[in-house]
Amino acid sequence: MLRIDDLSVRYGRSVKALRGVSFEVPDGSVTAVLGSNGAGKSTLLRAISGTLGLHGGAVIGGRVELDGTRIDTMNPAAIVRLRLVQVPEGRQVFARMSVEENLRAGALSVAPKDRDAARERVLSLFPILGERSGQAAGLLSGGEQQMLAIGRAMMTSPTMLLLDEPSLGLAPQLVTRIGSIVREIHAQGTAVVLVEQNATMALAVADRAVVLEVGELALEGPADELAATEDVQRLYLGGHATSEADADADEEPVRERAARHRALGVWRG
Ligand SMILES: Nc1ncnc2c1ncn2[C@@H]1O[C@H](COP(=O)(O)OP(=O)(O)OP(=O)(O)O)[C@@H](O)[C@H]1O
Repeated sequence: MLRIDDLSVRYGRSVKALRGVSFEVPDGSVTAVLGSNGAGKSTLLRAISGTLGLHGGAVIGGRVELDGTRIDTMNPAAIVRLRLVQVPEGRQVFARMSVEENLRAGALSVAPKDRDAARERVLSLFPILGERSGQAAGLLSGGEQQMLAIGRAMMTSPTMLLLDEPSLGLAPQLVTRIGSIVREIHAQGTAVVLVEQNATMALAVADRAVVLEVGELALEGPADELAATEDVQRLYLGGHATSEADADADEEPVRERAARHRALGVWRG
């Protein structure tokens, strides 16, 4: 269980990016984090993964706990050893290294005897990475690079994975694929915190969701309940509170949304 308790974060002297944020991520759940640009979503993930300092930020109040252990005072490597791993925004693969070398780099903190099994698990999740193992990572497509970034993080067999905008800039079909991958990762027993601009995908795969607004927690609850609220519909799903009648009516955003949810196999409308 991950517990965010009254967390406040600042960059430099002036920018207060998070203010008094509290919520919990239960073991084995998928929690979506929604919010507009600049709401503090990436900051939240950095505070959890211990990487705030790399960006000139610091926790100035509250705490983050993983299974009762305070982690906001730990360095990123110690947090990875607790099997909590972040995939940062922007598919940060090692472009000149091969796919195989990228995966091996992800396993540096893994005991050598466990590396082959981790690699097999990752390749069964992403068969394309096996097919491209000798290719330079920088020559992969955007979607493949995102899979490599997630695959590299999965080499540590994390119990909790933090994903920052994995669908950013990807074609709709690939966004659907990323949604399925999150489900598969979850089904294998890894909890996921999913930051997404694509609220439709995120709410479709998540069981819980939080909404950040200008650094504060605005909403929290079961993903399907949040998806049905007027505010989330209007601000993040491009429509209004849905019903069968809406889906049948001439409401393009609602119809598109229904189609995307169906594609993910989770339409609840
Ligand atoms: N390295 C940094 N130095 C200074 N300010 C920062 C830094 N990173 C983020 N901020 C500021 O902190 C606030 C929260 O930014 P953050 O990137 O966490 O938001 P976000 O919700 O992830 O936005 P986006 O969806 O655009 O990535 C913003 O005001 C942003 O300008």
